[in-house]
Amino acid sequence: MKCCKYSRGVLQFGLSCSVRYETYPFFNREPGTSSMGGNKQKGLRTTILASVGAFLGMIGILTISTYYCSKRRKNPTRRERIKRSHDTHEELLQMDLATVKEATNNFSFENKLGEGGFGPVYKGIMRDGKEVAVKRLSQSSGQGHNEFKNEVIVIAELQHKNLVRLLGCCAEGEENLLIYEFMPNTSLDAFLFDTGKQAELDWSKRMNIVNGIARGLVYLHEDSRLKIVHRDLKPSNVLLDHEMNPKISDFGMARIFGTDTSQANTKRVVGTYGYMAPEYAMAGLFSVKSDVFSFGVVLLEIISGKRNKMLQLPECAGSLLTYAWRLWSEDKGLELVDPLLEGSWDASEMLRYIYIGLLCVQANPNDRPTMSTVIFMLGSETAPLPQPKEPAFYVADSFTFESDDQSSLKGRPDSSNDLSITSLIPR
Ligand SMILES: Nc1ncnc2c1ncn2[C@@H]1O[C@H](COP(=O)(O)OP(=O)(O)OP(=O)(O)O)[C@@H](O)[C@H]1O
Repeated sequence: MKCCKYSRGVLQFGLSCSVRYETYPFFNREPGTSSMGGNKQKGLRTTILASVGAFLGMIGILTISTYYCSKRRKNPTRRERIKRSHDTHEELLQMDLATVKEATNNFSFENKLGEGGFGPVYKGIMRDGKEVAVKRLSQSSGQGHNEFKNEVIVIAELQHKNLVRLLGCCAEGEENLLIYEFMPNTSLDAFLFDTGKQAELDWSKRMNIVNGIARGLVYLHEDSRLKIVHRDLKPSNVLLDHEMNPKISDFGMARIFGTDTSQANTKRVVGTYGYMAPEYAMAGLFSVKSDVFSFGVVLLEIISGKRNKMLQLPECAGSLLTYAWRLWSEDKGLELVDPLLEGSWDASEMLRYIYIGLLCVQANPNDRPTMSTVIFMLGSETAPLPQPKEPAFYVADSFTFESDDQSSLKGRPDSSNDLSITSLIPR
C-alpha cells in the first residue's frame, strides 16, 4: 500500500512540475516583448520541450520509486517486518474449533496429557494423522488472553530445533487453544524426578539435553531476529521428542527486547519459584542473565537428579544451590552427582558441568556467563573457567515477594503468574 502512496506522490509531484513549467512567465512571453527576439511559435516550442522534459523526468522518478518500493517489499524495515509477520501469523495459524474438537475427541479425559498454569493439555490426532498437543486456556487459570496472544506472537516468530513448534491456535467464543507439535516423551521433569524413569536418563542423554537447552537459549538471546528472555525455564518447560532431544516450550511469559535493551524491570514478577534469578524475584529486574540463572539451576538438577526447592537433606538446609556450593567449596563436588549415573561419566567432564552450573547461578548477574559462553565452555575441555562466586540463596520458607499483583508469588511457590503482553521491539 505504501508503494502506491509513494508512486501517487511522485506522479503528483511530476504533474505539478510540468504545470509550473507551463505557467512560468519565461515560457509565455508575448511576441516582441523580449529583447531576445522570441515570438509566439518559439515560446510554444520551448513550452513543449519543457513539458516533454518534465514528463520524462517524471517517468524516471516513477521508475526509481517503483524499484525502491519493490526493494522495500523484499527487504522491509524492522517495524514493517514485525507488523507483517503478526498479520500473516494471525492468519496462518488459525484453526477452527470443530477441527480441534474432532482431533482431541472433544477434549476427552483419555486424551488429557497433563495440566499446567495455562490449563489442561490434550493429545490430538489431526485428520492427516499428525499428532498434536492442544493447550486449552482454562477460564479459572491465573493466566489470560494476553499470555495466549504473547505465546502466539513470540513463538510464531521463532524456529529452532530446540524450541517446540506452535502449529496453530484457535480463539472461538470462550475457547482459547494453542496447538503444538506433539512430544512423545513429554517433559524433562517427568523423567528427572520420577524414580521409575530416572534411570532412563543416562549421562550421555543428560548431556545432550543440557546442550540442546543451551543452544535453544542462545538462539532466543542472540541468534533469532528478536532478542527474547524466556523468564520461565524449568524442567517441565523442556519437552522431549522421540529421541529425547530437548525443546524449550511455554513462551507465555517471554519478553522481547530491543537490541539496545539489556535489562528491563516489572512490577509483575512471573516465573516459577526455585528457578527465578534473585534480582528478578526480589526486584523485578530481568535480562538474558535471569535465563542463565534458571539454566544453571536446571543444569544442577540434571546432574544431581534432585529438585532445587525440594532438597531436604540433613547435611544441607535449604536448596540444591546451597548444597552444591557447599560440596564445591569443600572439594567434594562429585558427591553432587546422581548415584543412578554411576560409572557412566568422566570425572573431569562432570566437574566442568558442575563448575558451569555454579557460574550460572552466581548472585550477581554480571558475573554469570552469557549462553554462548556457556556453550563454548560445555564443549571445551581446555577453556579456562573463572572461579565461581557464591550463588544466590533463598530459602523456601523465608522467601516471599509482594508485587502490585497480589496473585503473584506469595503463597504460590509452584506456579507461574500473570503478565502484560509483550511489546514487540525487533532486534
Ligand atoms: N507439546 C507437548 N507434547 C506432549 N506433551 C505436552 C506438550 N506440551 C505440554 N505437554 C504436557 O502437558 C503438561 C502440562 O504442560 P504445561 O506446559 O501446560 O504446564 P507446565 O509446564 O507443567 O506448568 P506451568 O504452566 O506451571 O509452567 C506437561 O507436563 C506435559 O506433560
